[in-house]
Amino acid sequence: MIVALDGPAASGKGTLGRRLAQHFGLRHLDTGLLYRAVAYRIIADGGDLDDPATREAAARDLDPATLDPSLLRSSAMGEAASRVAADERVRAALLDVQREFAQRPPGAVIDGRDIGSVVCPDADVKIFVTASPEVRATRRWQELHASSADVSYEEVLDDIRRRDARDAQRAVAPLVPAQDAHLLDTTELDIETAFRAAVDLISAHR
Ligand SMILES: Nc1ncnc2c1ncn2[C@@H]1O[C@H](COP(=O)(O)OP(=O)(O)OP(=O)(O)O)[C@@H](O)[C@H]1O
Ligand SMILES: Nc1ccn([C@@H]2O[C@H](COP(=O)(O)O)[C@@H](O)[C@H]2O)c(=O)n1
Repeated sequence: MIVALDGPAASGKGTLGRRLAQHFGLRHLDTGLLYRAVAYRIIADGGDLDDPATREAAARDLDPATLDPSLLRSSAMGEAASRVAADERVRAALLDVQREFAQRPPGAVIDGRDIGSVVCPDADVKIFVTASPEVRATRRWQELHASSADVSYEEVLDDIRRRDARDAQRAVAPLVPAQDAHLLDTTELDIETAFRAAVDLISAHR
């Protein structure tokens, strides 16, 4: 079984993805980490994020087995990831690794921006997870604040809005709900209630 979870920044895709994978005995891939890792490699090597050849080479050389999420979670890396993710050659270089992950038994929960629309258009269940920008910013700010990050709520909200706009407006694989996706708006749902709603949606397809 393949479950595609898409949605804007900090909508809860990763939180839901991890729990759903555990619940249904599936593997989980957070595809945002792939784009973050491409950006991280370029920055760590002193490269130019805006250079197409540098971006493509970093994506082609990426070894998903070496991802270190602790290096990739910052807001700055999210912003840099969103810039490289607008490049069609970067997206093409990362496509096979995502599809191979999805196809391997016993199946997977994959979260990102274009999973239901491009990466796994035949996914068994597609869920578009969203919440208002203000609620997402509050949740992300609380998360960052708990880890002692020195960032204001306004900065987090700006970051989310800018990233969502770039992701939704890019020419290739934009952030958009697949036509057959279920919408899960968690603005007024806590994590447990959102998880239960997603379990019900997936169970109905089994
Ligand atoms: N329904 C919810 N109620 C309250 N908090 C939530 C809910 N869903 C997620 N969160 C919290 O919101 C924050 C963002 O969630 P998460 O990291 O899962 O989002 P994401 O969509 O994977 O983010 P990104 O786009 O950066 O990968 C986390 O701190 C998480 O605990
Ligand atoms: N399938 C995907 C996943 C991510 N992106 C881009 O990466 C950025 C970071 O993703 P997070 O999920 O970790 O926030 C995101 O803003 C997108 O630009 C993507 O394009 N496609």
